[in-house]
Amino acid sequence: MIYQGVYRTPSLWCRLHSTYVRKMRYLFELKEDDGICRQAQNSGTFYLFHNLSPFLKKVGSKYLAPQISVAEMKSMLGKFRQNEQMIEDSVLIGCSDECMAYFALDLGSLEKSVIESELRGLFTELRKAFFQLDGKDAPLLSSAQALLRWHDTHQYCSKTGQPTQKNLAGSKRVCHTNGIIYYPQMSPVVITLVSDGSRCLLARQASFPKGMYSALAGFCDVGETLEETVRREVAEEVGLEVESLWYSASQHWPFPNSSLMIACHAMVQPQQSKISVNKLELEAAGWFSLEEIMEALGREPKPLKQEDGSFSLWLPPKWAIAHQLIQEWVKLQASSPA
Ligand SMILES: NC(=O)C1=CN([C@@H]2O[C@H](COP(=O)(O)OP(=O)(O)OC[C@H]3O[C@@H](n4cnc5c(N)ncnc54)[C@H](O)[C@@H]3O)[C@@H](O)[C@H]2O)C=CC1
Ligand SMILES: [Mg+2]
Repeated sequence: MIYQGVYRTPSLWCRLHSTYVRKMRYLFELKEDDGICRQAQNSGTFYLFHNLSPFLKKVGSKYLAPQISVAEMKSMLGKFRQNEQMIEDSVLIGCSDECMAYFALDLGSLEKSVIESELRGLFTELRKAFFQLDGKDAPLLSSAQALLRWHDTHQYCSKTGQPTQKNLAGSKRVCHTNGIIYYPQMSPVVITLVSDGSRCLLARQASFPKGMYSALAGFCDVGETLEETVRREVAEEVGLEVESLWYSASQHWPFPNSSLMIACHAMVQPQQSKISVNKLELEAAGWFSLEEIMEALGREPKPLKQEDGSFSLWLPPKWAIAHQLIQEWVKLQASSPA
């Protein structure tokens, strides 16, 4: 449903609804109407990227993501003798409570060092900065990078081979030869913390940092329900049969591409808890007691070498949804009768 007429002026709109509702309806309008989105681009702010690395400023141990005004954008594009039209290559990624739109723009075609000195910051690999970003910036930059990457890899229609065009907000791409509309994709991934009632099962891939273990994870196959993916991945990766499972939470995970992590807890029978690790997928997997987990939660999330050369167990940082699953399991253990 497109809101015509009275809603044409976002400021009036912004007085008619509760904050969250009016923000969602305003963003919907920008995605549906290029004219309104163009107006928003002329009063919005921009998060800059350079070949998918966001522009950040380091303040102490934190990274901040500066929002560039449209005036600064236009003056900078002027210095590069770039047409202001380049602003239209941006994608909509959100808006403020006052309905000021946020856009992300990748300036990969311009000289990185010149922009960095002009704006006094650095284009930094998102994976490196991710855990030092503050609250609202991490999810914003995560979805911005995923959206910019999607546009960059969907320039052509996979049916006709013709170039596709993005709408101004960047919420879709269209092949005007045959009218196919492409929408940005996320790959659903289940991440499961398996328990046998008194222990939890953690695993590691060879690519994980030394000593780090996490919950089991796996992409959904086409046509699978989430429950089927949980059961299949646990059987595939550690050879166990899930008895019961329940949903916990979800998280957008931009690495290496755009995944939607769907976190679940799963139970297996204590008498059927002998792990058989699928070495094609995992380097190791094991059962960990509440004491071992509590001790690991008390440690810094980084490799800790022991005298014998082995590495102590450490767990994903608190921003990773695997950490949330582990904390929930600890709470459950603490609250359930011995
Ligand atoms: N946020 C977190 O706490 C964690 C996130 N992850 C993420 O979850 C994702 C899945 O974990 P894995 O154990 O590697 O998955 P997985 O157990 O499904 O193994 C990867 C397999 O999935 C296939 N695959 C790759 N991309 C795919 C896609 N888009 N759709 C369907 N299949 C695909 C690959 O060919 C590979 O064989 C990874 O991207 C990883 O970064 C993994 C663990 C913790
Ligand atoms: Mg896996």
